[in-house]
Amino acid sequence: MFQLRFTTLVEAPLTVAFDVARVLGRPWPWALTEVASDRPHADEHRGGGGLMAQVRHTRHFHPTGAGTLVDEQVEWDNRVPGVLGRLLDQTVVRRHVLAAMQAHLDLLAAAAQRRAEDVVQVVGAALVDGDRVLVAQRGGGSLAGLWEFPGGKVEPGESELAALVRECREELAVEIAPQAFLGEVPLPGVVAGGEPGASTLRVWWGRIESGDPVDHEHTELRWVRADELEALDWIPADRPLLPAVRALLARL
Ligand SMILES: Nc1nc2c([nH]c(=O)n2[C@H]2C[C@H](O)[C@@H](COP(=O)(O)OP(=O)(O)OP(=O)(O)O)O2)c(=O)[nH]1
Repeated sequence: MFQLRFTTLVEAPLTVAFDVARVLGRPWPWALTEVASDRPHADEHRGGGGLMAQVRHTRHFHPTGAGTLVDEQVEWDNRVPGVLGRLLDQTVVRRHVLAAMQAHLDLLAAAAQRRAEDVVQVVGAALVDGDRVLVAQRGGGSLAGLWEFPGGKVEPGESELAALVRECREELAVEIAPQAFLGEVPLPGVVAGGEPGASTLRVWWGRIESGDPVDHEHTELRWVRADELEALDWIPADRPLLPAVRALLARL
Protein backbone atom coordinates (compact mmCIF):
# COMPACT_ATOMS: atom_id res chain seq x y z
CA MET A 1 0.00 0.00 0.00
CA PHE A 2 1.16 3.54 -0.74
CA GLN A 3 0.91 5.72 2.34
CA LEU A 4 1.01 9.42 3.28
CA ARG A 5 0.82 10.97 6.73
CA PHE A 6 -0.32 14.47 7.66
CA THR A 7 -0.39 16.38 10.94
CA THR A 8 -1.96 19.70 11.70
CA LEU A 9 -2.57 21.67 14.86
CA VAL A 10 -6.11 22.89 15.34
CA GLU A 11 -6.77 25.64 17.89
CA ALA A 12 -9.85 23.97 19.31
CA PRO A 13 -10.71 21.47 22.02
CA LEU A 14 -10.69 17.77 21.19
CA THR A 15 -14.47 17.46 20.85
CA VAL A 16 -14.72 20.47 18.52
CA ALA A 17 -11.84 19.28 16.33
CA PHE A 18 -13.39 15.82 16.07
CA ASP A 19 -16.95 17.01 15.40
CA VAL A 20 -15.94 19.58 12.79
CA ALA A 21 -13.68 17.03 11.06
CA ARG A 22 -16.61 14.64 10.98
CA VAL A 23 -18.96 17.17 9.41
CA LEU A 24 -16.35 18.10 6.78
CA GLY A 25 -15.95 14.42 5.84
CA ARG A 26 -13.10 13.23 3.59
CA PRO A 27 -11.82 14.99 0.49
CA TRP A 28 -11.98 11.95 -1.79
CA PRO A 29 -13.90 11.09 -4.95
CA TRP A 30 -13.85 7.42 -3.85
CA ALA A 31 -16.66 5.89 -1.80
CA LEU A 32 -15.48 5.43 1.79
CA THR A 33 -17.41 3.99 4.73
CA GLU A 34 -16.77 4.65 8.40
CA VAL A 35 -15.47 1.42 9.98
CA ALA A 36 -14.46 2.79 13.41
CA SER A 37 -15.27 5.86 15.47
CA ASP A 38 -14.04 6.59 18.98
CA ARG A 39 -15.16 10.18 19.66
CA PRO A 40 -13.15 12.37 20.19
CA HIS A 41 -9.94 10.34 19.79
CA ALA A 42 -9.94 8.51 16.47
CA ASP A 43 -11.88 7.33 13.46
CA GLU A 44 -11.28 5.25 10.37
CA HIS A 45 -12.82 5.08 6.90
CA ARG A 46 -12.26 2.45 4.22
CA GLY A 47 -13.42 2.02 0.67
CA GLY A 48 -12.37 2.25 -2.93
CA GLY A 49 -13.68 2.84 -6.43
CA GLY A 50 -12.45 3.71 -9.90
CA LEU A 51 -8.71 3.12 -10.15
CA MET A 52 -8.46 2.45 -6.40
CA ALA A 53 -8.69 -1.16 -5.21
CA GLN A 54 -8.71 0.03 -1.61
CA VAL A 55 -8.32 3.24 0.34
CA ARG A 56 -7.91 3.58 4.11
CA HIS A 57 -8.05 6.92 5.92
CA THR A 58 -7.42 7.01 9.69
CA ARG A 59 -7.44 10.04 11.96
CA HIS A 60 -6.17 10.47 15.51
CA PHE A 61 -6.85 13.52 17.66
CA HIS A 62 -4.26 14.27 20.37
CA PRO A 63 -4.70 16.97 23.01
CA THR A 64 -1.74 19.34 23.42
CA GLY A 65 -1.15 22.59 25.28
CA ALA A 66 -1.65 24.53 22.04
CA GLY A 67 -4.79 22.75 20.85
CA THR A 68 -5.64 19.48 19.13
CA LEU A 69 -3.04 17.75 17.01
CA VAL A 70 -4.80 15.95 14.17
CA ASP A 71 -2.75 13.09 12.80
CA GLU A 72 -4.10 11.58 9.57
CA GLN A 73 -2.90 8.64 7.54
CA VAL A 74 -4.07 7.94 3.99
CA GLU A 75 -3.21 4.58 2.41
CA TRP A 76 -4.23 3.17 -0.92
CA ASP A 77 -3.71 0.40 -3.46
CA ASN A 78 -4.46 1.13 -7.09
CA ARG A 79 -5.66 -1.44 -9.60
CA VAL A 80 -2.86 -0.91 -12.11
CA PRO A 81 -0.35 -3.76 -11.79
CA GLY A 82 3.45 -3.59 -11.62
CA VAL A 83 5.77 -0.70 -12.32
CA LEU A 84 3.06 1.38 -13.98
CA GLY A 85 0.91 1.14 -10.86
CA ARG A 86 3.78 2.22 -8.60
CA LEU A 87 4.61 5.07 -10.94
CA LEU A 88 0.99 6.19 -10.86
CA ASP A 89 1.06 6.16 -7.01
CA GLN A 90 4.27 8.16 -6.84
CA THR A 91 3.15 10.82 -9.29
CA VAL A 92 -0.50 11.43 -10.11
CA VAL A 93 -2.24 9.92 -7.06
CA ARG A 94 0.33 11.26 -4.59
CA ARG A 95 0.00 14.78 -6.03
CA HIS A 96 -3.77 14.58 -5.90
CA VAL A 97 -3.80 13.32 -2.29
CA LEU A 98 -1.32 15.99 -1.13
CA ALA A 99 -3.29 18.83 -2.70
CA ALA A 100 -6.66 17.54 -1.47
CA MET A 101 -5.38 17.00 2.09
CA GLN A 102 -3.72 20.41 2.27
CA ALA A 103 -6.96 22.16 1.31
CA HIS A 104 -8.94 19.88 3.62
CA LEU A 105 -6.68 20.51 6.64
CA ASP A 106 -6.70 24.29 6.10
CA LEU A 107 -10.49 24.18 6.03
CA LEU A 108 -10.61 22.01 9.16
CA ALA A 109 -8.26 24.31 11.11
CA ALA A 110 -10.25 27.43 10.20
CA ALA A 111 -13.69 25.89 10.78
CA ALA A 112 -12.73 24.30 14.12
CA GLN A 113 -11.16 27.52 15.39
CA ARG A 114 -14.37 29.42 14.53
CA ARG A 115 -16.58 26.78 16.14
CA ALA A 116 -14.42 26.73 19.30
CA GLU A 117 -15.42 30.34 19.96
CA ASP A 118 -18.99 29.16 20.69
CA VAL A 119 -18.01 26.35 23.06
CA VAL A 120 -17.37 27.06 26.74
CA GLN A 121 -14.03 25.63 27.81
CA VAL A 122 -13.28 24.42 31.34
CA VAL A 123 -9.75 24.54 32.78
CA GLY A 124 -8.47 22.78 35.86
CA ALA A 125 -5.28 23.09 37.90
CA ALA A 126 -3.30 20.18 39.31
CA LEU A 127 -1.43 22.22 41.92
CA VAL A 128 1.53 20.26 43.19
CA ASP A 129 3.57 20.72 46.33
CA GLY A 130 6.28 18.12 46.85
CA ASP A 131 4.69 14.71 46.34
CA ARG A 132 1.10 15.91 46.81
CA VAL A 133 -1.58 17.47 44.62
CA LEU A 134 -4.44 19.69 45.75
CA VAL A 135 -7.93 18.32 45.14
CA ALA A 136 -11.25 19.94 45.93
CA GLN A 137 -14.70 18.65 46.82
CA ARG A 138 -17.57 20.34 44.97
CA GLY A 139 -20.01 22.07 47.26
CA GLY A 140 -23.18 22.46 45.21
CA GLY A 141 -25.11 21.50 42.09
CA SER A 142 -25.56 18.09 40.56
CA LEU A 143 -21.90 17.17 41.15
CA ALA A 144 -21.93 18.13 44.86
CA GLY A 145 -19.74 15.92 47.03
CA LEU A 146 -17.54 14.77 44.13
CA TRP A 147 -13.83 15.60 43.89
CA GLU A 148 -12.36 17.76 41.15
CA PHE A 149 -9.43 19.96 40.18
CA PRO A 150 -9.83 23.61 41.17
CA GLY A 151 -10.71 25.69 38.11
CA GLY A 152 -13.72 26.70 36.07
CA LYS A 153 -15.03 28.12 32.85
CA VAL A 154 -12.93 30.25 30.51
CA GLU A 155 -14.70 33.57 29.92
CA PRO A 156 -15.30 34.95 26.41
CA GLY A 157 -12.12 36.55 25.10
CA GLU A 158 -10.03 35.18 27.97
CA SER A 159 -7.05 32.90 27.37
CA GLU A 160 -7.09 29.47 28.93
CA LEU A 161 -4.09 30.17 31.17
CA ALA A 162 -5.45 33.55 32.26
CA ALA A 163 -8.64 31.73 33.29
CA LEU A 164 -6.63 29.15 35.21
CA VAL A 165 -4.79 31.85 37.17
CA ARG A 166 -8.02 33.81 37.80
CA GLU A 167 -9.99 30.75 38.96
CA CYS A 168 -7.25 29.77 41.43
CA ARG A 169 -7.18 33.34 42.77
CA GLU A 170 -11.00 33.39 43.15
CA GLU A 171 -11.46 29.87 44.52
CA LEU A 172 -8.33 29.41 46.61
CA ALA A 173 -6.87 32.91 47.14
CA VAL A 174 -3.50 31.84 45.72
CA GLU A 175 -1.35 33.10 42.86
CA ILE A 176 -0.27 30.25 40.63
CA ALA A 177 2.16 29.77 37.77
CA PRO A 178 1.01 27.24 35.13
CA GLN A 179 3.82 24.77 34.29
CA ALA A 180 2.72 22.24 31.70
CA PHE A 181 -0.33 20.80 30.00
CA LEU A 182 -1.42 17.46 31.49
CA GLY A 183 -4.45 16.36 29.50
CA GLU A 184 -7.97 16.90 28.24
CA VAL A 185 -11.22 15.00 28.69
CA PRO A 186 -14.68 15.51 27.19
CA LEU A 187 -17.38 16.68 29.62
CA PRO A 188 -20.50 14.65 28.90
CA GLY A 189 -22.96 17.12 30.44
CA VAL A 190 -24.17 20.60 29.53
CA VAL A 191 -21.68 23.33 30.42
CA ALA A 192 -23.07 26.86 30.73
CA GLY A 193 -26.15 26.11 28.63
CA GLY A 194 -24.10 24.81 25.69
CA GLU A 195 -24.56 21.62 23.71
CA PRO A 196 -24.20 18.44 25.78
CA GLY A 197 -20.80 16.85 25.27
CA ALA A 198 -19.30 19.84 23.42
CA SER A 199 -17.05 21.18 26.19
CA THR A 200 -13.89 19.65 27.53
CA LEU A 201 -11.84 19.99 30.70
CA ARG A 202 -8.17 20.80 30.07
CA VAL A 203 -5.92 20.29 33.06
CA TRP A 204 -2.57 22.00 33.65
CA TRP A 205 0.12 21.32 36.21
CA GLY A 206 0.58 24.47 38.30
CA ARG A 207 2.76 25.70 41.14
CA ILE A 208 1.56 28.00 43.90
CA GLU A 209 3.68 31.14 43.79
CA SER A 210 2.14 32.88 46.78
CA GLY A 211 -0.52 32.30 49.41
CA ASP A 212 -1.91 29.24 51.15
CA PRO A 213 -5.05 27.75 49.61
CA VAL A 214 -8.19 28.91 51.39
CA ASP A 215 -11.44 27.15 50.80
CA HIS A 216 -13.68 29.80 49.17
CA GLU A 217 -16.04 27.69 47.07
CA HIS A 218 -15.53 24.03 47.95
CA THR A 219 -16.69 21.82 50.82
CA GLU A 220 -13.15 20.64 51.42
CA LEU A 221 -9.62 21.03 50.04
CA ARG A 222 -7.19 18.17 50.47
CA TRP A 223 -3.51 17.58 49.59
CA VAL A 224 -3.22 13.98 48.44
CA ARG A 225 -0.39 11.66 47.40
CA ALA A 226 -0.40 9.68 44.14
CA ASP A 227 -1.62 6.49 45.83
CA GLU A 228 -4.59 8.31 47.41
CA LEU A 229 -6.00 9.71 44.15
CA GLU A 230 -7.86 6.65 42.89
CA ALA A 231 -9.94 6.12 46.04
CA LEU A 232 -11.54 9.59 45.98
CA ASP A 233 -15.05 9.88 44.62
CA TRP A 234 -14.12 11.88 41.50
CA ILE A 235 -16.38 13.52 38.96
CA PRO A 236 -16.41 10.55 36.52
CA ALA A 237 -15.19 12.68 33.59
CA ASP A 238 -11.96 13.46 35.50
CA ARG A 239 -10.82 9.87 36.06
CA PRO A 240 -8.98 9.46 32.72
CA LEU A 241 -6.72 12.36 33.82
CA LEU A 242 -5.51 10.63 36.98
CA PRO A 243 -2.72 8.58 35.34
CA ALA A 244 -1.13 11.81 34.02
CA VAL A 245 -1.30 13.37 37.50
CA ARG A 246 0.17 10.24 39.09
CA ALA A 247 2.97 10.22 36.51
CA LEU A 248 3.67 13.88 37.25
CA LEU A 249 3.89 13.26 41.00
CA ALA A 250 6.18 10.29 40.39
CA ARG A 251 8.68 12.28 38.34
CA LEU A 252 8.84 15.48 40.45
N1 LIG B 1 -13.46 23.15 37.99
C1 LIG B 1 -13.72 21.94 37.52
N2 LIG B 1 -14.87 21.71 36.84
C2 LIG B 1 -15.10 20.46 36.41
C3 LIG B 1 -14.18 19.41 36.66
N3 LIG B 1 -14.68 18.26 36.12
C4 LIG B 1 -15.87 18.58 35.55
O1 LIG B 1 -16.65 17.81 34.97
N4 LIG B 1 -16.14 19.93 35.73
C5 LIG B 1 -17.33 20.61 35.22
C6 LIG B 1 -18.29 21.02 36.29
C7 LIG B 1 -18.96 22.23 35.67
O2 LIG B 1 -19.98 21.80 34.79
C8 LIG B 1 -17.84 22.85 34.84
C9 LIG B 1 -17.09 23.91 35.59
O3 LIG B 1 -17.92 24.87 36.03
P1 LIG B 1 -17.70 25.72 37.36
O4 LIG B 1 -19.07 25.93 37.90
O5 LIG B 1 -16.68 25.11 38.25
O6 LIG B 1 -17.11 27.01 36.68
P2 LIG B 1 -16.97 28.46 37.30
O7 LIG B 1 -16.02 28.39 38.45
O8 LIG B 1 -16.60 29.31 36.13
O9 LIG B 1 -18.41 28.72 37.88
P3 LIG B 1 -19.41 29.93 37.82
O10 LIG B 1 -18.62 31.17 38.02
O11 LIG B 1 -20.08 29.83 36.48
O12 LIG B 1 -20.35 29.59 38.96
O13 LIG B 1 -16.96 21.79 34.54
C10 LIG B 1 -12.98 19.67 37.39
O14 LIG B 1 -12.13 18.81 37.65
N5 LIG B 1 -12.80 20.96 37.78
